[in-house]
Amino acid sequence: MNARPEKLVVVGAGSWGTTFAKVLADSAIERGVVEPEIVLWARRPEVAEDITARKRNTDYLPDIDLPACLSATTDLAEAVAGAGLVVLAIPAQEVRGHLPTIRAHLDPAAVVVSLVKGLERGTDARMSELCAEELGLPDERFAVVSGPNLALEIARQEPTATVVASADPATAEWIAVRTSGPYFRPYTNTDVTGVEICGVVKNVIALAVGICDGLGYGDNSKASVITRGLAETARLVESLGGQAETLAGLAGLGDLVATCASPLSRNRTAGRHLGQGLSVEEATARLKQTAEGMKSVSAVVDLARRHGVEMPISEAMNAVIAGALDVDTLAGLLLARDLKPEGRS
Ligand SMILES: NC(=O)c1ccc[n+]([C@@H]2O[C@H](COP(=O)([O-])OP(=O)(O)OC[C@H]3O[C@@H](n4cnc5c(N)ncnc54)[C@H](O)[C@@H]3O)[C@@H](O)[C@H]2O)c1
Ligand SMILES: O=P(O)(O)OC[C@H](O)CO
Repeated sequence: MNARPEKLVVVGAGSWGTTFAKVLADSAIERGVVEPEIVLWARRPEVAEDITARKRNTDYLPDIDLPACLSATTDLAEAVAGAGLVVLAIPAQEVRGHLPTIRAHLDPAAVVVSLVKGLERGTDARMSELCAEELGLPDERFAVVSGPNLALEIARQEPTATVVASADPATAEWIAVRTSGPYFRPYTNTDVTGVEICGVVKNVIALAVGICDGLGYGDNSKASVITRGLAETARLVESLGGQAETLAGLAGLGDLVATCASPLSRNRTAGRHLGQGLSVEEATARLKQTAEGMKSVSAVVDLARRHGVEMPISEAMNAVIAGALDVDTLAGLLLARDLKPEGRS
């Protein structure tokens, strides 16, 4: 096999992409790497200029100083060329459109990592499936990084753990070394499907918790939604061949709790706006950033239906986002379902 280059690239200079590039840079500095090459691809020239010239991303992470070794470009081909690690950090619906350029310039030994917590609408594809299909990437060169990872907290260097999942443990370990640092601790596993699905569905559940907030409901309601949300996530994970133990880990329960509890979560915030009576369009406009749950919920429900998996909270969220269900009738609908034993079934 070709040696894997040490240039590390993050595609997407939003809040998580920029923070993840900082994690890579701080890890390299901590490990004593001489002149680390860490590059961000930004869509907008002014964002690239801000990062390269001022070591700031004013639009997405105001007040955060970025490491001196970080640079940015708007040229995707130039960014990807010669990189050993290519990290995808753009919204799920935008990924497919960038893969041909990435494929044309991808080093034959490079690893691709997805930070994306969404499914592609229309195909219901996970990012691992998209990369396999559109990049011709073998499983051992793909990984997903997911966990309780609110970008701003990590950018502020607050201690955080995450999961690096790859079918090949050696690939996961290679990435773990390059992300491990003074405030970021990766754990590895091989359950790519489980980790991806947990990251996607928790955004849908966070919408529901946000709606509870917006309607003025307290912690009992929210804990009920979180717990039953985890149960329906588990059903989908297992039906797709993922592992039950992933649900209890950082990418499962960990991320669900962080997202549903945090005022920093865009998905929970979007739900809160809906609960307060804003329309989907108004809630989207208010956010200005990616709330993957709003975009991916139809694909989650479609995937679940195709696999015969019951996901009542996701179904209800899909109806709300489609404008077919009023938030005021949501609780009554969920509470009126047939009685059954507690558990995943
Ligand atoms: N922010 C977090 O705390 C966090 C944490 C973990 C995972 N994620 C996931 O990471 C992914 C990226 O989220 P983010 O928080 O960085 O989002 P963001 O909204 O902060 O930034 C999105 C980035 O994608 C770019 N973008 C938007 N449309 C694009 C297009 N058509 N082509 C190319 N680029 C485009 C934007 O310019 C921006 O740089 C999402 O899937 C999200 O769920 C986010
Ligand atoms: O801000 P959110 O709702 O997209 O959540 C961010 C992260 O996924 C939390 O791990």
